[in-house]
Amino acid sequence: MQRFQQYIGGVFEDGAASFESLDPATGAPWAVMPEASAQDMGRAVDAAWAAFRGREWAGLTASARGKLLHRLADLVQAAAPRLAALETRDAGKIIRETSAQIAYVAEYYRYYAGLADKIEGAHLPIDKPDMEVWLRREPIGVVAAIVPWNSQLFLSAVKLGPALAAGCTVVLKASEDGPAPMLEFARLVHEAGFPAGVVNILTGGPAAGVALTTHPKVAHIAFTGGPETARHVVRGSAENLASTSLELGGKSPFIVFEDADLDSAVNAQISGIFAATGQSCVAGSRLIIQASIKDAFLAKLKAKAEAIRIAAPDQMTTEVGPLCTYRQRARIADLVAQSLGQGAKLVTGGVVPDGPGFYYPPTILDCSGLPDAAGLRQEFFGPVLSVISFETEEQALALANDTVYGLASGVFTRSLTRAHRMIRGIRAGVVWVNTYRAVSPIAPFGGHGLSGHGREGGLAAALDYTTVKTVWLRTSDDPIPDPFVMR
Ligand SMILES: NC(=O)C1=CN([C@@H]2O[C@H](COP(=O)(O)OP(=O)(O)OC[C@H]3O[C@@H](n4cnc5c(N)ncnc54)[C@H](O)[C@@H]3O)[C@@H](O)[C@H]2O)C=CC1
Ligand SMILES: CN(C=O)/C=C(\CC(=O)O)C(=O)O
Repeated sequence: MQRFQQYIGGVFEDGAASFESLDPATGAPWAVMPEASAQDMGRAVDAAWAAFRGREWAGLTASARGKLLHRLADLVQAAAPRLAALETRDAGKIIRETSAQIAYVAEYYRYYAGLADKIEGAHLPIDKPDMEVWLRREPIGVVAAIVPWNSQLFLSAVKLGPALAAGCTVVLKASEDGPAPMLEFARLVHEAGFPAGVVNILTGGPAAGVALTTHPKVAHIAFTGGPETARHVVRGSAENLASTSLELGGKSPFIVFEDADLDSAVNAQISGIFAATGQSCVAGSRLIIQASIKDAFLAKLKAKAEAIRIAAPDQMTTEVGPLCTYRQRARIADLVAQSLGQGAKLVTGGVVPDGPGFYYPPTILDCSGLPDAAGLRQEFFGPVLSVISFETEEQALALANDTVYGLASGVFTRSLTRAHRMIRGIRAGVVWVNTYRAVSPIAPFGGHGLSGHGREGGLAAALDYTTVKTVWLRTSDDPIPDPFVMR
């Protein structure tokens, strides 16, 4: 079995303990991962803290940090096929997507490389004649970055890129499910020449996460995962009073009006819910469809869903692979059964296949007339689409916003005016119009409500990793007047 190591203070080492990682395509163990103990996490934070204050990193200009990030981007691009193969093997995500997504991850590092020396302070037109006052944007300190199993390289790039550009140091906890690509990525960080301790990469479960997020030297926690875990993270941050950015789940509405290009909308819906085997935070998992086109749309969707090639994730022709874990498949099967028990109708799928691996078929549940069915309320994080119909635009908007989440949304219509009304009305961090699941380092991403707070990607994300220092400089040579009065 292949063995992986954790990366602390510029050194690769075995963890305090280890665990076996399962290949989701077969269910069999294929690699041994280092499991970080609370003590390992403590050492990693200490290394990050020392690096944060050390001359080798703190003494670099912002442009020099940008050059290191550029080097990392080049290395990620060159290693993309190797990293993609590892992510596919360890997390089960299809190679067709990991190859494309990881090559694009390099663009996130490039974007933040370019941004490093554009994070500016400000000069204030202060209301006192003998003072110069300006703001310095300084790195916030040690960042705890925590990612879930899906798209670990992507979800860590949106944290590491801005954190390093801003001058922070990072301890990244990869998910205990599918950590191989992150541990391999540590070798690229090392090769790029980041000073020891600037980036530390470990893996482990909740205990490791708690040790990291409660550590007194952590200043900011950048978390992606489920809302329940986020609550633990926020409670943990009561210990160190670290700031948080939370990218959580979703139950994103995918709204199709009768005037839409239906074939295009069908394709977008397929990509919105069945790509990545539905393990996407932005999955368009609630199809909100105008009643007049429901039957025609569902007929097209069903035909396409049933034609999807379900096979081993390392084949380029595969369209839907296994789920990442057995646990995840069991959860999805339970939620489907619960929805059917509540009266939802099975349009297609819904049967756990025999055989090895954690496969689950593309599934469509018609939940029309059942607004409280599990299918419309709970995030499945798998290839299950729940459908509900509407008559009027007002109803479509009300259904779209009838959720505790607020991450992404899609609107399909040829009417420009209606598109604008929907854009204004939908409560979500992202609205895609006549497209779905498009991302870019230039475009901020994040949610409302139980989908979290803070934004990743874009210029503003880098500011989350900075703190403002206000500097007052007195320009008068006269002695300070009356010491008992505020200046
Ligand atoms: N908004 C976004 O950008 C994305 C959100 N997600 C969300 O992630 C979830 C699926 O991923 P899971 O791995 O099941 O999420 P999860 O919340 O169970 O785990 C996420 C990470 O948190 C760690 N963790 C667990 N307990 C912890 C604790 N007490 N303190 C600190 N860290 C802890 C885990 O080890 C893992 O690394 C879904 O809800 C999904 O919507 C996934 C991808 C993107
Ligand atoms: C988070 N995201 C966009 O910024 C979209 C993703 C990543 C993810 O869910 O892990 C996706 O659709 O795969």
